[in-house]
Amino acid sequence: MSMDNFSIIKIEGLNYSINEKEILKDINLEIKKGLFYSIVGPNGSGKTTLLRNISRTIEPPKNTINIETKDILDFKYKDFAKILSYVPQNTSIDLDFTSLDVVLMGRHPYLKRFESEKQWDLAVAEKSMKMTNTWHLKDKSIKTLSGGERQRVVIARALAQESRIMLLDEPISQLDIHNQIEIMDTIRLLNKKYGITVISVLHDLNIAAQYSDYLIFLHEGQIVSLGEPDSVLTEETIKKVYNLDVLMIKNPINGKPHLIPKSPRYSGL
Ligand SMILES: Nc1ncnc2c1ncn2[C@@H]1O[C@H](COP(=O)(O)OP(=O)(O)OP(=O)(O)O)[C@@H](O)[C@H]1O
Repeated sequence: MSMDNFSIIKIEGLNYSINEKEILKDINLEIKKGLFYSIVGPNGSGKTTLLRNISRTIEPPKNTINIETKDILDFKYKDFAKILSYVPQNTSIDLDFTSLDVVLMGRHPYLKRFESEKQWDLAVAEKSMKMTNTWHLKDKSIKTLSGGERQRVVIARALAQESRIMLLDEPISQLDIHNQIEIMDTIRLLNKKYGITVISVLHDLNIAAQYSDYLIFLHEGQIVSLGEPDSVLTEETIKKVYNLDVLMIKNPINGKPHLIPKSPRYSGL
């Protein structure tokens, strides 16, 4: 195994129930360092619950999720935030913070109690905002931003954490197609240029196929398929998991798999 892609996260036998309902069933997963993973699957299949377990937003059972061979429950809160950042779904920030204030929150793991940000923290925030094309928004109230702008600011906050793993939950679900591509391009750049390991929940299978090294296909709380997009996105799997007939073609630009639904109405039949 090369040093470049050793496994950075290891999940073994993760089960997770809420009110005695099994949401995740025996999840086993190795995430390799520096790669881009997308978690896909139907509504209610457990994608968010898996991401919330990995991000420690909810507490996984002991000894089921390791990062760099250490149980994630054994990290101190601030140390964990230096390793892993999490961009939750539809972040709404109602307080009257400027965008820069919001991004500076990403520096909290590096500050001592009652300490305020130093020049270095401001420099990191500025760099993060420039990378996500939000620096021009720094003095604007987060409340007044459009969905796409706010999403980029929230990603900048995660970047300011300078973590080597970034989790994102449906980062493009509310964006127009231009912003979808811009955000996905940004995440991909962070992944490829800076080596940040990315795990993102995505609903759009075609987008997931274009950007991801690996897809993790969840269905009813279990991983039904995991691998490169070509091997995971098959007409059979889509039929089984989504109960939808699709035609798989190759994207003419890059040869990645691209699916077209075959419902009679969609096909104009
Ligand atoms: N706090 C909770 N209380 C009760 N049930 C929950 C809770 N959180 C999740 N669930 C249930 O767990 C299942 C999986 O939810 P989860 O949000 O992980 O799915 P998902 O794949 O992210 O769905 P979506 O694509 O709709 O966002 C669903 O049936 C959901 O109703």
